[in-house]
Amino acid sequence: MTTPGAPSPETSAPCAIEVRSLRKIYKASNGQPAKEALKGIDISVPRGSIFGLLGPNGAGKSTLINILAGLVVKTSGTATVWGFDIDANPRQARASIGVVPQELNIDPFFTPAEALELQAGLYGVPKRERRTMEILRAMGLEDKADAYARTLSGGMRRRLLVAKAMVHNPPVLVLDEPTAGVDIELRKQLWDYVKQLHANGTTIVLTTHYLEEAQELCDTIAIIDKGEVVACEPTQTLIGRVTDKKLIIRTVWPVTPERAAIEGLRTEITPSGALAILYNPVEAGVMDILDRVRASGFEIVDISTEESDLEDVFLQLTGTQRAKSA
Ligand SMILES: Nc1ncnc2c1ncn2[C@@H]1O[C@H](COP(=O)(O)OP(=O)(O)OP(=O)(O)O)[C@@H](O)[C@H]1O
Repeated sequence: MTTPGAPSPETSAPCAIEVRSLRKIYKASNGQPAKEALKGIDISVPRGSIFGLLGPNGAGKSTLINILAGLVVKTSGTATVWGFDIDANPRQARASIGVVPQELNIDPFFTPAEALELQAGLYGVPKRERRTMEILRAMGLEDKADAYARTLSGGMRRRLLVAKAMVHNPPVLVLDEPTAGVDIELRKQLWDYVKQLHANGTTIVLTTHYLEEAQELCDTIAIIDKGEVVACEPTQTLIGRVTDKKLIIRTVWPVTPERAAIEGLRTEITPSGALAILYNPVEAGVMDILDRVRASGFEIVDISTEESDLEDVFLQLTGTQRAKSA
């Protein structure tokens, strides 16, 4: 595929997406109260990255994506896509982003080639600049170019959605839960295509329920919870937190929240009432931790350790359990 970047960047901003103090309040309607879906968030997506946007259901991910794509009107704050402000340069901003939606909403009566031509028309791509067959080939759909969409398998439909999002050659591609309900083989295939697009210069923003997937693919991860960014770090840094181990200490007396607060230690109380201590084995030794626990007046009965993973970080930051990939 050709290198993306249809519109020239208006500024020399190094970010593919830059969001500052972005707020969205959905007005009350149909008896539902008003909802503040985004509470003034800041996010910078570096150009050329594969950026993971994670968060529990209802965190505000789709709201953010829809604001960037020009489908939802923000309440306040600023957002730029590829250097184009969504208020000052809405057309260029929209032309700079392609969104692969969550739902498999494909018109069953169009062939993939027709669907791409139609989409290109919607984006005002001149006929001589259209790359319908090139995109279908890249998505492994060349031999289905003239088949009715209703005859396509689920995986093929998913790839057709990616193809549709690419017709205007946007430098930024957003994939909203692209592998939800997709089997492992198709998921792998889809990621191969995404990696290929990335290698050709497209910045990828991905929301996924599968933390392992985000961990493997993304170089930076933002975690959104209840309309706020609770973490935005290079994946390796986030995984640095993940390498934390957990020391579970059973004590003679019940652990109360007041007693669990031990200076210099990250502590929590487990559901069974034990004292859990998160520690990085590179930075802290178990013996030192145990000394501190004893010095705080605990009488230790039993000790065990647990490995943490991204799941734990997510749980720690959002209080929500996530689906693990198969
Ligand atoms: N059109 C709307 N009107 C009112 N409230 C809305 C609307 N769209 C979303 N919301 C609410 O805003 C909050 C954020 O929703 P959003 O769809 O952005 O979350 P999400 O992180 O994409 O969730 P999911 O992972 O389930 O797709 C939710 O509480 C949701 O109910």
